[in-house]
Amino acid sequence: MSSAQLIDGKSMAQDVKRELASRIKRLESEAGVRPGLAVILVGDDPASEVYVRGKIRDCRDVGIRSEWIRLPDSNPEEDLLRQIDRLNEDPRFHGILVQLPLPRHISAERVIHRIRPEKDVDGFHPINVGKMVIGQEAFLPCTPYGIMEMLRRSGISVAGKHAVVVGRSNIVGKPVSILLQQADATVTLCHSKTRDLAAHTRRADILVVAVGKARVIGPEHVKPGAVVIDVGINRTEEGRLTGDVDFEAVRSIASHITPVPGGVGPMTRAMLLVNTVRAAERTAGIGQG
Ligand SMILES: Nc1nc(=O)c2c([nH]1)NC[C@@H]1CN(c3ccc(C(=O)N[C@@H](CCC(=O)O)C(=O)O)cc3)C=[N+]21
Repeated sequence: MSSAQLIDGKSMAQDVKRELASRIKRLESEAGVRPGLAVILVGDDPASEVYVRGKIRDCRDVGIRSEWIRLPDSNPEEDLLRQIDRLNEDPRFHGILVQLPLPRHISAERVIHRIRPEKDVDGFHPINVGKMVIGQEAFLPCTPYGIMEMLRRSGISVAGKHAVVVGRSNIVGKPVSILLQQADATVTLCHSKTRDLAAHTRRADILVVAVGKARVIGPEHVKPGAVVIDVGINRTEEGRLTGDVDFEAVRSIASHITPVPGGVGPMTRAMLLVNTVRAAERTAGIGQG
């Protein structure tokens, strides 16, 4: 039985990190600038802790200064906003990331609004979202940016293809549908109210799945030879990580497929580093844009 080519996000992320090392050296030698990222974590959700620890380690690996600001779960929103104001003014930090989700008493919308768009390396600020939509240079949200980079690095052409995105979240489904469309794909965006999901997904040359539920996509949803990008991160009862796609069943149908773990997740992290270095280059007047 034939088997899809694995899109190895882990090794691609290592390539991205190697490429960043030379840009970081240039920043240092030409402008005396060391890129810096501040990460704020409110509360002590263990999953968020793991993610933030990973981001801090990534920064250290490539030579980005980082600071992990831990605030208690009970931290008032006003105080968090003041911390953001302080970081907005601190020239050592070119990027600010507030880990989501936030405790219920804090408005993610107000928090995201407060970050200066020039330091919004998550690409969540409405200014960056708006610029992205109209095709202007902007910080792209890390997961959609990572997906486009994975397609590019795999030599998968997007122009003229039919791309189907499942999931319409603000951080993945919606923005990746826009980026695919800007790369000249014909895009269908499916969501929880879509009727006959399989009828849509079976037409996909490129299928991006970002629902957050294991096995929403099985072999009956996939056209032979399709490229399948699995954004889901779910935990099985045995505690294993698994995506939204029935990997074993779909891999014999698809031409390319991303694994979970080791697919989109590592590239999401890598693109955060790219955005942070880009933010630093901008302040130093280096590079394009
Ligand atoms: N402000 C903000 N920005 C984010 O970008 C953000 C966030 N909040 N909140 C949570 C989500 C989730 N997210 C992940 C990134 C990488 C992996 C990743 O590297 N996953 C590994 C597995 C890691 C593991 O073993 O748990 C993989 O897929 O191979 C996972 C999840 C970023 N997020």
